[in-house]
Parts: sequence; C-alpha cells; structure tokens
Amino acid sequence: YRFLDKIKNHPPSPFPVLPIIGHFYLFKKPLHRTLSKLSDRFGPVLLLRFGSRPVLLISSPSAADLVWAPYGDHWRNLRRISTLEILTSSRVQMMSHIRTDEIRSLMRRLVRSRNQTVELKSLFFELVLNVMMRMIAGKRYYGENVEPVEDTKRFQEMVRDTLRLGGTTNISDFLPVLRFVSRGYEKSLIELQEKRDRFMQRLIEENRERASSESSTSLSEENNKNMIQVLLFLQENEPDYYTDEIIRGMMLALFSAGTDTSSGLMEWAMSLMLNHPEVLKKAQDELEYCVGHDCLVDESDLPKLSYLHCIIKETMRMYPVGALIPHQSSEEYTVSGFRIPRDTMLLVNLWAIQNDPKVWDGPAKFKPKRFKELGDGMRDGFKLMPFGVGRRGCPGENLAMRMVGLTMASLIQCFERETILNEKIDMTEQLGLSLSKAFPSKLQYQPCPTMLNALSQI
Ligand code: HEM
Repeated sequence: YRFLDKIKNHPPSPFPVLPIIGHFYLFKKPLHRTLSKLSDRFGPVLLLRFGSRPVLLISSPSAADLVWAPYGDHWRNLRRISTLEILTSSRVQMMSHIRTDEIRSLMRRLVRSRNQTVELKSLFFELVLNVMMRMIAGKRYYGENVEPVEDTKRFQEMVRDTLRLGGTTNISDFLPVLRFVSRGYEKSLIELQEKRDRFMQRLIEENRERASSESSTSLSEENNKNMIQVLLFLQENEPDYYTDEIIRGMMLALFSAGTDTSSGLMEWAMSLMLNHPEVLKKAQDELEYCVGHDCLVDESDLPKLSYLHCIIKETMRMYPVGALIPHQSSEEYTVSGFRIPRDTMLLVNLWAIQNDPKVWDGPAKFKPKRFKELGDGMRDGFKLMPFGVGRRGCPGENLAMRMVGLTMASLIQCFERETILNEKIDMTEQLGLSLSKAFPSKLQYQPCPTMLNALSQI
C-alpha cells in the first residue's frame, strides 16, 4: 500500500489483495465495511492493485474531489442524452401523472390486502419498475390490470435473471487469474444481455410502428411521448448519433440505474421509521399539518414536507444504496499534485465517508433532525453525496427524490403499520457491492380510519 502523499509521481505498487478477499469471504462483512476497515488501518486514500489494475480507494471527504477525474467516451453520449433530453426537470415534471397513478395503484393494493403480510422490497421494486417502464416505453408489467401475456412473462423473467446474476459476487473481478472459475457466470451474463437487447429492440420497433401509424399531431405533443418516442423523434434528424444501439443503451441505463436504487432507499427508510416510532410520529404530524385528512398528498406538497426530506437524507447517509462509487480515469491525471495513472479504478467509499465519526456526530444514530440543524450546505464539503457529485453525479436525482418522497408520504399519510409480531426490523446489510437489506422487511398495513374517505375515492 501507499498513502496518497507517497504516490506522488510514483506508479502504484502491488498490494496484497488477499487480505481484502479473505476478510470479505471469511468474516462475511459487506465490501464497503471491509474496505473501510482497511482505510482506518492504512489511511483514507490508498492506491492498491487488483491483479494488473490500479485501484484508488478514497474514504475521506477531503479527497473526494478526485471523483472529478476525466471519464471515457463510451459513457459520454448516454450521459449527454440523459441530462439534456430524457431526465430534464420539465420532462420529469410532465410525467408526474405516471408516478401518481402507480402510487395510487399500490395504495389500492394495500387497502385490498389489509391484514395480510406484505414484503416491502417486492412492493417497492414493482412500483418503481412500473413507473420506469411507463416512462421509458409506456407499458407496465406488474400489479392491477396486467395480463399474463408472453411479453409480461418475458419481462418478469428478465428482471428475475438480472437480480439473480447482478447479486452474485464474481471472484475474478478481484483476482483475474481465477477467470476460469467464472466462465459459466460470464456466459450467463452474455445470454442475459442478448435477451435484454432483443426485448428492448422489440419495444423500439413497436414504438416506431406506432409513430408511423399515429397522426403526427398526437405525437408532436410532448406530454404524450414516452422516452423511446422522444429518442426516435431525435433519430429522425440525427440518425448517426441517435442509433438504435444508443437508444437500447439509454433504456438499459435508466432501467438498471433507477430501479434497485430507488426501491432500496424506500425499503431502508421505511424500515428505519418502523424501528423509530418517534420519527414516524413526527412525520405523520407533519403530513397532518401540511396536507390534512381530506385529500391525498400530492407531488406539489413535497416542498412543504421538510421533516420527511430530512428522513430521506438521513437514510441515504446511513445506507447509501451505491455504497462504493466506481470511476475510471481514461487518461493519466494529476489532481492536487498527485499523479493518478491511466485506467485507475477510483473507488469512493461513500459509506465510510458518510458514517465517519470524525465527520459526523454519532453516525450510527438515526437522527433526521441533524439535517434541520445543518441545512443544505452539507454537500459543499463532500460529506454527504448519495447521488455522487459533479459531472458524473446521478442525472436521476430529481426523479428519484420525487418518486421516493411521494411514495413515503402517501404510505405515512394513509396507513398504520405493524411489523410482524411487533418485532424490530432486522437492519443487517447484505454481502455484495450495492448496499441492500439482507432480510426483507415484512409487515401488515391497515388504512388509517381518518383517511378511509379519501382512499375510497382512488
Ligand atoms: C435513490 C435513488 C438513486 C440513488 C441513490 C442514485 C445514486 C447514484 C449514484 C451514487 C451514481 C454514481 C454517481 C457517480 O458516478 O459519481 C448514479 C449514477 C447514475 N444514476 Fe442514479 N441514483 C438513484 C436513482 C436514479 C434514477 C431514478 C435514475 C434514472 C431514471 C438514475 C440514473 C442514473 C444514471 C444514468 C447514472 C450514471 C451517470 C454517469 O455515470 O454519468 N439514478 N446514481
């Protein structure tokens, strides 16, 4: 290992990677915690080598501006399209009816299944998938009024395979010499990718046919367009730039970056609130004060719900769903006088930064109110960056905050909930690269008597 001040103008030296893997596998700790221990022991900025690959591990807010390092071409196009065309605030706003519809459909489902046990993970995951797929392609695949047709089955199977393969740790990512062990895994990944490509291409063709058969006026109305239609419209003028491959890549990027993250955050936040009834009570009081009982909370109410906003932020601080942000320098790069070699993987340990006792007061405590005291200036010091920062920061932040905010607000406003046998929810983290719950949170929902009237109207 080398500390950052020692790597100035030196190439990375080989780091014995076995202790990391040993810790990961033997002590069964999630990787962000293992790497955090390593940083505690050797320093907050380490240059390691995994096989032939230099890896810069950052666990300190003062070094986090390294995430500004240059990035490669292959992602630049997708990035540009997502921020300038697809996830602009006006388009996200235009699609608010989809989020409202889907959240109301979830509420009807919960009213119907009162006294039955529900699993938060699948509930939120299906909600977010429906929202994302309606925004992308105008179709939903789960819940009410969804026919079990071939297309639906294919989509659901594809999602299952993605979760199964995505949740597997591939040992050859850490030790490339063991590549032969993971050949079967790599083959399954390639097959899955081909399946997803065929599925996405079919959706593109369907929308292309619809565009040519529908009147040009109905499609020129921005409100009616899904994301594929927006991209096909752009393709007409710039076919070499907006190719079908780019459209498929865009769909996949939104689908994979937006679903697990948003639903994971909702599960962590709801579980934390169930374990802290005093926080839940304050959130209920806020909703009662700001919205009342006569109508359901709406996206336009979200700016008034400042305590709910603090709960979401505090959840993201304690359980950032992207706990380790990986970047890669496409060229040799110098920052603050330190030389970062080309092709270095920059791994920012967000979890370690956001849970560092030197930076946060009592970081293991769930204390939403700390954000009321600290205000929004927190970001400036790179102490809290659950969506990343700068030009590689998450382009879906606005969408995610609206979707998560409205779902949480609706559940808090309309339902009373009981954990199974009133036990505390187990907050153990799953092993793996993303930060998800090891055990699903299960509970029963009962509509609040005061909200029955408003609920009966949806
Ligand atoms: C709670 C929800 C979410 C969280 C916590 C989250 C977090 C993140 C983080 C940490 C990154 C990496 C930033 C970096 O590399 O510096 C990222 C990237 C990205 N996110 Fe999100 N995200 C969320 C929801 C979404 C949604 C809803 C979408 C879109 C529909 C989305 C689309 C993307 C895309 C396309 C990237 C890649 C950007 C790039 O590499 O340039 N995310 N997100």
